[in-house]
Amino acid sequence: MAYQGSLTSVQAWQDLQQHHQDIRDQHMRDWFAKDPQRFERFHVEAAGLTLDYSKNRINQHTVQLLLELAQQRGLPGAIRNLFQGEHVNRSEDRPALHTALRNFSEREILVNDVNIMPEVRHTVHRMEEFCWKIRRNQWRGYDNRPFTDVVSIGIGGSFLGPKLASSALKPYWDSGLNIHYLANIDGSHITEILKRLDPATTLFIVQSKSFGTQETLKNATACRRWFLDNGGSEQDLSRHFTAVSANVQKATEFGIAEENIFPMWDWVGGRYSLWSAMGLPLALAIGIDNFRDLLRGAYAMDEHFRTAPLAENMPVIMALLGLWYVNFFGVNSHAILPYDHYLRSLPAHLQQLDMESNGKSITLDGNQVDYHTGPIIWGGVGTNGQHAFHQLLHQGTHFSPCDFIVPMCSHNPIDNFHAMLVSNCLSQSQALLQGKSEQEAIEELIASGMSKAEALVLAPQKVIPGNRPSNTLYFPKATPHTVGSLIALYEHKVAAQGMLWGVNSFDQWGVELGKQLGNRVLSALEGETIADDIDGSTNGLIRAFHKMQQQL
Ligand SMILES: O=P(O)(O)OC[C@H]1O[C@](O)(CO)[C@@H](O)[C@@H]1O
Repeated sequence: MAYQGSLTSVQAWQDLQQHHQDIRDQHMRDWFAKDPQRFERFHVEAAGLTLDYSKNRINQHTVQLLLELAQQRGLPGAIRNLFQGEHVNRSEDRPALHTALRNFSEREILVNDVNIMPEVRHTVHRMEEFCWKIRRNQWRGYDNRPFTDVVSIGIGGSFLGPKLASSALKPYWDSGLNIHYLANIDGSHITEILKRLDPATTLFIVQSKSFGTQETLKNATACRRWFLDNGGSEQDLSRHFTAVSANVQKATEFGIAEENIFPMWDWVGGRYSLWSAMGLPLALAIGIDNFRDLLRGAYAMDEHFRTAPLAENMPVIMALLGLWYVNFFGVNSHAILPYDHYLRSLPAHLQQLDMESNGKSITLDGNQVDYHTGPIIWGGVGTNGQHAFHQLLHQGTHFSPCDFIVPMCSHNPIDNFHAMLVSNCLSQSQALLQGKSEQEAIEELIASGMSKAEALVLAPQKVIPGNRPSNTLYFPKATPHTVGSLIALYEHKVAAQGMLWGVNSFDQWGVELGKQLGNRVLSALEGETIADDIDGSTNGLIRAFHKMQQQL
């Protein structure tokens, strides 16, 4: 049974504390020197991906203890509960069944005793029809020209996943449609998008599970105004505006024709939206067959996570390694480093996935945790990051475990670009592992012509501690299938960590508070008077807004 008792009272936790004392001063460089089989020992394959986790501060005993921790925390049962549709999102009394959206098996999935699979499949079928009509120019704009542009209006999970997959799969865009993502409530963003578009050839998809999100509704309203002010008529709206939402009533009240609304369900969390009809902008760009391949990749990872023994289970291994650093090394961040231009949006998506899921400090039993939970997720595309923040990774006082993510083949194999890109990726993780000793620095300086005395002074600046952990995730190419399995891998890693930490990875009450306070501050910004119920700092900033607005 999962989630029973405190994590820190589990026997394996105590054993890991002792084990951490035993190995924390050992250097991975020595382990590699002694054990040429380390890569063989510490790598795992699943769903078209390979994870090399040999460059971690672990030995076989560490792995054994981490696996014991997983067993003692009831991880296998918690994974079963997730897939079986238990109400794992307890604070909202819901299951988290994004896996149903990519369930290619014959298994029924029940919500309130009803099999949801027919509705899921029917929705994909509707998406297929819709994509066919738009991509084959059967459904056109109001002056009968084919659509050239699609504007997806949505934020958070209704934006980040579809945006990531769209840029990750750019080589598969074959419809000639331009896809734009409008998320932020910022007059500059909407202006920059709309100024390039022709209303007669633009299709809008309003993506909001709740149809109540301030940014999305404001942007959607502004897009509708722009459409009407620039040649479109009220009668044309239904040709140009579609929606994906669980709130059909609000979407129809907004003016979207009911037949143009694709469903979303409360058993799909916002950050898992990509797999639902929220993936429509992506499907329009790459076609439904490629979209189905993306789902199949995710399904392959689901099946792996659901059935593989813990010791060979890629998401579980990644979850345990993350926990090892957060809870025993006191690490509070984790870097995501894709070495692929097309995967440049991955860090932003994983920030939401991980930090909105496991940025929690109360357990499912309602107790304050006495250990740390989700780390700060950050990162950026290689090699750009090497010329920016990697310095801190190598020599800073903090250490941040890194995930290097790299396709071994490029969609654009020009010259030796890809070998250079991959060599940078591999040598960065190598440098993090081995570092540079003072002796090596001295010898290097002397070899460059420096005197011994000078070398002794300069060498300490050049010492790189090394022993900094990283994973390398690789695959042949960023195809719909591998991108699907990659995203699902992280979803399951995060879920497994939440299960181990005993938190609810599927709610986000902190975000809700920001939304509530945002409304109060907005009325103060738009009003004349100072609000007594707002703190002094915020009031000072509100006064500054009023003053500067008047000066313009
Ligand atoms: O799809 P909606 O309801 O507009 O919500 C957008 C996003 O807001 C959140 O609730 C909070 O950021 C996310 O979980 C969700 O993806």
